Amino acid sequence: MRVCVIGTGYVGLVTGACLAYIGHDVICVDNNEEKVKLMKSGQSPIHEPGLPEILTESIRQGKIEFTTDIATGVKHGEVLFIAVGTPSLADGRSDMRYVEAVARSIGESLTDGYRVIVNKSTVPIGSGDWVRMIVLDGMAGQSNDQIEFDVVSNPEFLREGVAVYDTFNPDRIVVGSDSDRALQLMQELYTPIIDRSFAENKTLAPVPVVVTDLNSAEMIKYAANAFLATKISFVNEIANICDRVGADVKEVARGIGLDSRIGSKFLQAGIGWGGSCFGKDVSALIYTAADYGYSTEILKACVRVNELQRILVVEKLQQALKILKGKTIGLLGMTFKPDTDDMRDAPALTLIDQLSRLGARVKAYDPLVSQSGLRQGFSNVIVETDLERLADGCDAVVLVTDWQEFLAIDYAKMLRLMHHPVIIDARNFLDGKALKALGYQYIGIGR
Ligand SMILES: NC(=O)C1=CN([C@@H]2O[C@H](COP(=O)(O)OP(=O)(O)OC[C@H]3O[C@@H](n4cnc5c(N)ncnc54)[C@H](O)[C@@H]3O)[C@@H](O)[C@H]2O)C=CC1
Ligand SMILES: O=C(O)[C@H]1O[C@H](OP(=O)(O)OP(=O)(O)OC[C@H]2O[C@@H](n3ccc(=O)[nH]c3=O)[C@H](O)[C@@H]2O)[C@H](O)[C@@H](O)[C@@H]1O
Repeated sequence: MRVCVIGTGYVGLVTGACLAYIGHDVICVDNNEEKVKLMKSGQSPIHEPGLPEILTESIRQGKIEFTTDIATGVKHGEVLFIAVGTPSLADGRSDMRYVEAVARSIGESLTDGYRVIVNKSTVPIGSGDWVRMIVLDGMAGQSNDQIEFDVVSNPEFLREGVAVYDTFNPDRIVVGSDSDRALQLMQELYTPIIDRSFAENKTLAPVPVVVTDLNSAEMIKYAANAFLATKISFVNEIANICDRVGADVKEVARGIGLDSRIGSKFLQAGIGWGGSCFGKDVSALIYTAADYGYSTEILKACVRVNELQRILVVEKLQQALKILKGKTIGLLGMTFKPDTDDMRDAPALTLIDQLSRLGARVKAYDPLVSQSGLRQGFSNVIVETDLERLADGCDAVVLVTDWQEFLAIDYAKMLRLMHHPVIIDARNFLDGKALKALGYQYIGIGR
């Protein structure tokens, strides 16, 4: 099928590349010329494992093209994906200006024939109908009754760092629409994924497709992210009680996670959730509910617990070192999670702010950020290029991101370079016993 994806960020580019890889003819549109130039040369502007390979292969097969011209993409696609950002405004609402601009341009560019306009961006409930209105607005002046379209909600559930895997192996596909014609095309589009032709395990049952109305599809996306964020805040609250009563939250998570009603995923206590979506989506849902006069007590607590969890790490440093003014703190990891270059709402940024406000000198090392052009872009932190430079003279080291390679650090050597032997494991990721045996004062979260 002919597909156009508008917005080539973490979602748009992965979606476009994966759809091309499974055989569709894809044009990706972005208004960032630099990005388009890079992608045309076969390079990915984001770090996502597996993406360069499928991108290269899809380009080689002539299945994917890139342009800044939305009209070219709209003319080409039977299915038009909107995958631009919907960041938070200062009050917590979603900033819909990018979706609006794209919907209007789609309206202006539509040519004869039938199109399915798919909202893949995470958008407030009711946006499907609003997008339809903006597209019609964009079409104003065109008196062409050969143009037909439907708007569909097809929220995305991929995780950064495993986005390609998630796209080929989704837990479910959600499609919201009241048009059988649109649903039929969506089913056709996703058939190779639904029937697991590209899955890691091809013997699994077909991917469940949840066909529903527009509003429910949009709500499913918010409810999923809100639930996952709440699950993490819940386990962090349990960790804080564990800290006080002398229990180990890792043991507790293991014990409750084996209950199939609870499940073991998203029970890793630590510095709290970050990233571009949990914070903005929970805020947007709180805001939507408030619009309807409903106060979301659980969701507000979920956000508050997460804010406190980041500060807890600073408090643990204060307990260990007392005065932080003049002390040197080294951060292991900067990105909001491993295997991504994404720094949006990364807990490390809160630590850098808080620690520098308290007069500490902050250094950081991150496997991706330290080696890329990104390292120049930060204030109040020295981004070191290797671990030895990071450890040198540190009064404490904080593990902020659970990068696999941090398990293989020579911690004995690191200790010799440090000024004080304090290590805060803000992800409960390291072997505390082994570190204590080396002479570290090891401090985890809730253990
Ligand atoms: N990042 C993630 O893991 C996930 C994100 N989402 C949702 O997907 C949406 C996109 O998120 P990301 O991919 O992270 O955003 P992003 O910020 O990485 O990418 C957005 C892209 O859209 C482009 N863009 C903006 N305005 C444009 C326009 N008028 N025409 C063409 N291109 C334009 C930007 O240049 C950028 O490349 C958001 O609504 C987000 O909530 C959903 C699931 C996962
Ligand atoms: O809407 C989105 O953008 C996406 O948001 C999350 O994906 P993502 O933010 O990429 O990453 P996660 O793996 O969910 O991690 C989010 C944050 O929670 C933290 N986390 C995760 C799991 C856990 O047990 N504990 C914990 O603190 C991570 O370190 C990270 O900071 C969801 O998992 C995706 O399904 C969703 O599509």
